[in-house]
Amino acid sequence: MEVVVFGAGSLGSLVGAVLARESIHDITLVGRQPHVEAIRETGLRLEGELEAHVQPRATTDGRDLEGDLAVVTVKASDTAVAAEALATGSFDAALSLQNGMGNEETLAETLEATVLAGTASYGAIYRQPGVVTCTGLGEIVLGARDGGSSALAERVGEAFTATGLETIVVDDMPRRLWEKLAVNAGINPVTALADVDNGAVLEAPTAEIARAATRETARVARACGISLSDQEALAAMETVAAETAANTSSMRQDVRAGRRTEIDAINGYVVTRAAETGLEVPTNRLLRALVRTWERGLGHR
Ligand SMILES: NC(=O)C1=CN([C@@H]2O[C@H](COP(=O)(O)OP(=O)(O)OC[C@H]3O[C@@H](n4cnc5c(N)ncnc54)[C@H](OP(=O)(O)O)[C@@H]3O)[C@@H](O)[C@H]2O)C=CC1
Ligand SMILES: CC(C)(CO)C(=O)C(=O)O
Repeated sequence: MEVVVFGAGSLGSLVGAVLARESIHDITLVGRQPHVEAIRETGLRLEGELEAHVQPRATTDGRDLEGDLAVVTVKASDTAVAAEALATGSFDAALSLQNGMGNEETLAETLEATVLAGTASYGAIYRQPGVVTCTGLGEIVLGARDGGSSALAERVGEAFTATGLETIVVDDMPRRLWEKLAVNAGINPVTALADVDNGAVLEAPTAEIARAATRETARVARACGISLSDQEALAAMETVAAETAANTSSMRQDVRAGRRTEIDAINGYVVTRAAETGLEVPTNRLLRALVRTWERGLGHR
């Protein structure tokens, strides 16, 4: 497959590096300098729980690219810009592996390509130009964004699996996205605000806050017609927190680096959908307010 990975930061570089192994596929990474220059000069090195040293194409210009698939791995707030750039090129499919909700809709509004939905539970951290670390093995879950079967999703799943990227193709992506949202709504803002590893949300006093945010998300999911019980959502959140106990969540990474977070696509999305369905979600509202307030001070630090 000809694959463009749009957003060669932590996750995009990991996915791009694994897909480029064995030279089965033709991979182009779209990213920023100085990472792009380092990949061109010395290749892309993946370290940690997965290892690779590969030489994919790399560019800072995401316009006028072509391929079978565009994998989108920018932060949620950059999805619209990524979609505009990708729309100048030509692809059969686009696949979001981002956290938060609304990314697939943003891509579908702009792109002619079929938009697939996906989640990633690999852990990745960008270390330095040309180097990314895999901090946790996981899997890619992908499928048709409205659910059901998709021959295109099967083809992408086979292409990913051929390189060793653990991938499952499912027919219930809407539910999977809500479950991942419930996980992120509990873990991400709590670990970012308290500046703790993911495992801390399993213990008092943060456990109570994370559980409340996750439970509220499950309730909103059900109001939106998704079958996700409180118990299922809590089990998913606590399993991820236990499996990634020593990890720094992506929102905590953003806060530590002084960057904007994905709060609007995660807890903000829960608050918006709750308002539409007449539900109260006080914990998600509080977490969104605290992270937004922190973001407002960004330019002044
Ligand atoms: N890291 C992880 O372990 C995981 C991440 N995710 C999700 O994946 C998504 C990406 O996360 P992550 O990889 O951590 O984020 P990063 O910020 O590390 O990576 C995104 C990269 O895309 C670049 N970028 C954004 N817009 C453009 C553009 N127009 N042209 C070129 N490059 C661009 C960014 O540059 P710049 O910063 O300069 O804008 C950045 O280098 C998020 O939704 C996250 O929640 C999901 C599971 C695990
Ligand atoms: C699953 C989890 C919480 C892993 O850290 C994640 O997706 C993130 O950090 O954004």
